[in-house]
Amino acid sequence: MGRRNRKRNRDGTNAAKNGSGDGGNDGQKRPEHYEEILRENQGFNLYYKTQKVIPEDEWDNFIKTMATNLPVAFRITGFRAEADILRGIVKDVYLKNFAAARTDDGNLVIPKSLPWYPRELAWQVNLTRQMIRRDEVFAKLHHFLISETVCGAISRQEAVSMIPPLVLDVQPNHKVSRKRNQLFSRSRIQVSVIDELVDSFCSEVLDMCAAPGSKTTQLLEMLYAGDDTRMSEGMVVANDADNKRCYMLVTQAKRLNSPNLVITNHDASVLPKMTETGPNGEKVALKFDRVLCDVPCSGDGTMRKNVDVWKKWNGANGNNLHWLQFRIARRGLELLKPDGIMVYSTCSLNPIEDEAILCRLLKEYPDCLEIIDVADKVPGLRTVPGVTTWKPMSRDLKFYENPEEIPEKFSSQIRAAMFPPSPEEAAAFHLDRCMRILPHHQDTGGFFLAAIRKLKPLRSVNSGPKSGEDRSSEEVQEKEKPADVVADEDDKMTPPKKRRFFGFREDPFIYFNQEEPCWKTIKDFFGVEGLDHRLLLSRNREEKKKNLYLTCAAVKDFIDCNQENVKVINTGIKAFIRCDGKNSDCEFRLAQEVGVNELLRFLNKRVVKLQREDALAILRKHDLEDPLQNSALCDETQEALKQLSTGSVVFVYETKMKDVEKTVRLALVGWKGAASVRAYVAKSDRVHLLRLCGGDTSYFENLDIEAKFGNKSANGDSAGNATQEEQDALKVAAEEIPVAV
Ligand SMILES: C[S@@+](CC[C@H](N)C(=O)[O-])C[C@H]1O[C@@H](n2cnc3c(N)ncnc32)[C@H](O)[C@@H]1O
Repeated sequence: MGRRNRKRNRDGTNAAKNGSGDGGNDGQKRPEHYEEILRENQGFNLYYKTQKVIPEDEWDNFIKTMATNLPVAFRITGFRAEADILRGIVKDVYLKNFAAARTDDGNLVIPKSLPWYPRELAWQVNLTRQMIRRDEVFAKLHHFLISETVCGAISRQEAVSMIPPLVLDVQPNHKVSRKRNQLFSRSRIQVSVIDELVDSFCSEVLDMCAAPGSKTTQLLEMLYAGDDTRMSEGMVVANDADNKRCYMLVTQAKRLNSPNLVITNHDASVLPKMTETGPNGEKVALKFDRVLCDVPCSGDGTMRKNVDVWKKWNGANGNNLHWLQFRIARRGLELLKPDGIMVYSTCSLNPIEDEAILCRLLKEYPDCLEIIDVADKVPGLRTVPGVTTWKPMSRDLKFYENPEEIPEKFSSQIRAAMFPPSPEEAAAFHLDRCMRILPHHQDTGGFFLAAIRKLKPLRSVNSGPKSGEDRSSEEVQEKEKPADVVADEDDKMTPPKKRRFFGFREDPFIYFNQEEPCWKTIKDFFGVEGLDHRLLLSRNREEKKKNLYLTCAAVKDFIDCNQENVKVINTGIKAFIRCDGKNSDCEFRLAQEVGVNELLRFLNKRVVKLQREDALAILRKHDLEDPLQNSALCDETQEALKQLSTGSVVFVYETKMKDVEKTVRLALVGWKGAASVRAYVAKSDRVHLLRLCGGDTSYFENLDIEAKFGNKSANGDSAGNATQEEQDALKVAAEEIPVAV
């Protein structure tokens, strides 16, 4: 999909140079001397001792912890009913057998669930990444984590990285107060299912600097709020300036199976003006209910994992990023709805990248913004409050008390706006509501975050009302003029509307306007009811559609309104795959990798209920060349299959699992042949489903472990015929591409 022209990868940004804060080495090999890098930097010590962001009596503990490797942390992805089962497996199978195991330092290995993360879904084990990769004792856990990460059931994510989405408090229904018919005309879709859905689920969230996307997945999960029995109508727009890193987002998105995600590729500080369909079918400015502003930063909170930051750290890094961070945050606030919340976060402990940005925003937009206290969203998390004083430092390790002291040669690097607020300002700004997480408090990385509520449309003290009227230009735009012709204060940095996009050239996103001929066949074959065909899109203009993708109505409206001026990289879950040449009445089959769970609720035909033994038998039969004969299945299943013509089917196994209150429904896409059946599931999904059914996964695990520790698997392929997508995901999972912070 999409014509990839790597040579033309010019997206007009210098994102990579800006420091992604997550190590930013984009999957390149770590330096050979990675382990030998000296974990010491005198400039760092001087800087942070002076800033006093670490309580003086804790310094020794802090610096000692910073020099140690980071423990392993992971999160069970939360909106699937399966999460509860997987949590049980994590606890009872994979984290139980460490009773006598010890770390390199001789400490006992103790897994613990993160107390501030809901439902015991996030875990930290005091094994380092190095130990878990090296030692066969831990290989089982390692391979479990990798295979579940590949299929999207687990997210390898630093503990501190899980915090911003929690405090952003994304709800499925921020827009519930809007009138039902307004939402109708907005999505321009008026069928019964959408009618019901948009009424109760509609929130729009922007993730400004999203790659590789672990926080994006959390935001998407929160749109469902634990209810996976219906399609969420919310939308997350996940953006990143780095074109290559946007494709890491695509990989993440595929694993999450969400029709609610759009991936865009822009410099977030000049994100274009976006529109949506208003109550009367007109275009209005799109403003978001929630914005996550997880900016590129110097990343000195990640030194326990990205050891090379020790070497690269210098006093100028933070100063150089301040202006970009400020502009990204300001654009985020411009795109936020009044009363909406934006979380600003960095994995840097540096006040110049942290409190100084918030001060600058609060100074520029007095009365429009408020830092809010969000400690109650993460009960049990230990944080220290934001600081109110700090001293900018130049590269040559000199500190400055006020802007007048800055020598000419550093005047472009250290700006007046980087200095701390006056005591009066500090009190009014509530910087104490900012949260800093210190590594030695909970054996984590370092992190900073603050939640800002937008009280009213932004009006800068620097521009002021132009003609004396007491209204912001943002209000003028929203009330009086069509959004697409006005450049107002909020949008003053918006580049011209007509855009020439660089980077990979994506195929277009073409929604079905009318009932396409292929849709009629699909509808009849699968007995589809209640799914509006206008939510389906294809990526080719030809009459003969290839794969069909499904999005929610909010995403459709976003694409319809913005495809011309926003560079969209990806959206939609693969729902139906063309399978010409197969002996079937329908030229499309269902797609397991993303669509089946979303689609199942609409299907009235081709769904075959399985007994556990049948489910296990089908899943174990991993060799597609040698399908399972129908005769191996129970009589009831054989009878159900007899009623069906050859072609795509969904096998469903419903069960009540131990410790899980509700019935869990596991679905796998398959093919019904003349006398046999097969499952069309990727290896990672197969292992995941086997695990959930309580089946034996050792065959697949042994393949991985043997490959890892020397004995190549039978086919010499440790990924066990992994698809390209699986291999990409595997890289993220195995942290060849660094895990997000
Ligand atoms: C700290 S990382 C984000 C991690 C991400 N939120 C997650 O949880 O996986 C910062 C990201 O900002 C991106 N970036 C750098 N400059 C940017 C800009 N001007 N606009 C948007 N994104 C930018 C980098 O490519 C990088 O992916």
